Amino acid sequence: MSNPQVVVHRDGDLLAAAAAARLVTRIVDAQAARGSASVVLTGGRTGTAVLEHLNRNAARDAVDWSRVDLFWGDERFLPSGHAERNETQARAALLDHVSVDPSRVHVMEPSDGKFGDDPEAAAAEYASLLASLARPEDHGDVPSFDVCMLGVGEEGHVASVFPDSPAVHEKERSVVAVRNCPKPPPTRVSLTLASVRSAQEVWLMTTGEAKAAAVAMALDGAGEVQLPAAGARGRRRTLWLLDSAAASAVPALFKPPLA
Ligand SMILES: O=C(O)[C@H](O)[C@@H](O)[C@H](O)[C@H](O)COP(=O)(O)O
Repeated sequence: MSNPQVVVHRDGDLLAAAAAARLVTRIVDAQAARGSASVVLTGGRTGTAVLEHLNRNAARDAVDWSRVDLFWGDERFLPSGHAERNETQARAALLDHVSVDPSRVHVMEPSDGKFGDDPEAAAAEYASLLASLARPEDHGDVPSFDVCMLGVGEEGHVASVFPDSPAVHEKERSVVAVRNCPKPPPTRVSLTLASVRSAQEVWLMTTGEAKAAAVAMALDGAGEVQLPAAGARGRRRTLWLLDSAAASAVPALFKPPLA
């Protein structure tokens, strides 16, 4: 697992724009190397802002959107099209504006989908999908995503993996149902941290003073059970993309040298 790197931007809007530009380049490089790219999207304000900026980025169509596999790190277990679903917000922000291949947009089932109001079944199906897409070189039952983007909660959650929750203790399954989630809505479907760690690169993206303590603790050696973001590491790269406010308590070790 890679050690965290920290990149700080002046404010949240610049962070989202810079992360969007970074994502274009990462996808273009993956497609040049192997003909396709796989990206895990995140819900939340920052994750959605990144997609909005990407849609406005002049280099947006340097990406062949028909050869991108899109996944979600988590999804709110709500009816299809519900405004609070991460899928709904990602489609409005970007996916409805680019030529994605619908068969490569891997949605977590909604609560009015083929499993009805059964988030465990929806989670199991997504785990099966991931296993079906994993290649031998991925060394497991989850694809080695090129990028897994994550937002970070004030108490250090990522995706829908919350401190000291069943999800953070999950050792077998790659995708789990989350009930009584502290962040509404209460029922969700989420990758586990082990699935996040299958990614080549993990990008933790957050803004604002309210996140500064969680960011600092995650970078300062907190354990993943109490601070799930601390366990979000990529195989090759772990990037914390922060605005100045969220970075205000980052340990000195992670601050850039004064050249
Ligand atoms: O479905 C969700 O709610 C997200 O996946 C969640 O993990 C989010 O990314 C964080 O709570 C940060 O959200 P903000 O970026 O809005 O602070």
